[in-house]
Amino acid sequence: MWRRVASLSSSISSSLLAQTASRLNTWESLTTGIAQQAKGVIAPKEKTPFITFVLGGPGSGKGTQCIKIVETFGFAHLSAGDLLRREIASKSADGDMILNTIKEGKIVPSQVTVKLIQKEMELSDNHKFLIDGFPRTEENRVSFERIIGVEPNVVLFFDCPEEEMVKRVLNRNEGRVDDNLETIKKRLTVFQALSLPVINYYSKRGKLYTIKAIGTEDEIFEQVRPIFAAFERTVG
Ligand SMILES: Nc1ncnc2c1ncn2[C@@H]1O[C@H](COP(=O)(O)OP(=O)(O)OP(=O)(O)O)[C@@H](O)[C@H]1O
Ligand SMILES: O=c1ccn([C@@H]2O[C@H](COP(=O)(O)O)[C@@H](O)[C@H]2O)c(=O)[nH]1
Ligand SMILES: [Mg+2]
Repeated sequence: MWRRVASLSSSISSSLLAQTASRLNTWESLTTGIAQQAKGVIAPKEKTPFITFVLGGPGSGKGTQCIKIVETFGFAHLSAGDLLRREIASKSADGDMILNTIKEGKIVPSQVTVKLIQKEMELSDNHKFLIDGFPRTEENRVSFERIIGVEPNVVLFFDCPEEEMVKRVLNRNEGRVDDNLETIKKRLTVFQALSLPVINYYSKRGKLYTIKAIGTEDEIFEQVRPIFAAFERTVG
């Protein structure tokens, strides 16, 4: 759990401090950790967040596999696309801009998306996060690292042939405004031009796990399972 703790006197015992911090239903941002120490704020002992970025083209099966990862390994699933669609549905100030961007298959400004992700992370009791469909651009990636202040532990890339992705998206039937051939073509172009560089970046950082995203959902999950199984003992 991430909680921001209020400034408290160092004379308070650590157990009272932990109780008090626990009652304060606010979060501790990783980004402010060093600043808090400098201001004399004492953070409670919390689990270190474990962050997985889940990347891949439109219809590559990210959301489908995230459900299985959640069921098997107990992660919190934060789909950037779902968070943006929720903003549209709630008629937030950015709703119209987000809707138009999604219809065009373009990328919503980083600041908007990162803030939504940050809020969900703050509200979560979990310390293991699957961030699905983000970062989609190098600018997204840099913005996340700057605002949240951490890098992912693992980056999954669902590598799927374009023909299969198009077929899946056109059969999805969830009423999404971007599930039509015209927008899918644009999304594929954006994926090639803007998202692949992010994938290459994490490959160079040794964090990338590429999954061959063809076959049945269960077959694909059998490639995913050992990745998280290997981390399970250290992550909890
Ligand atoms: N292995 C698979 N074989 C066939 N269909 C699949 C497979 N995995 C997922 N699907 C189906 O393909 C569609 C797209 O999957 P999903 O929504 O998980 O993709 P996604 O990567 O999250 O896409 P998007 O980026 O557009 O959100 C869904 O209808 C899903 O049920
Ligand atoms: O980080 C993000 C994630 C998504 N978008 C926009 O939303 C759609 C749909 O996203 P899915 O992950 O496929 O549900 C995507 O095409 C983008 O237009 C975004 O801008 N930034
Ligand atoms: Mg999805």
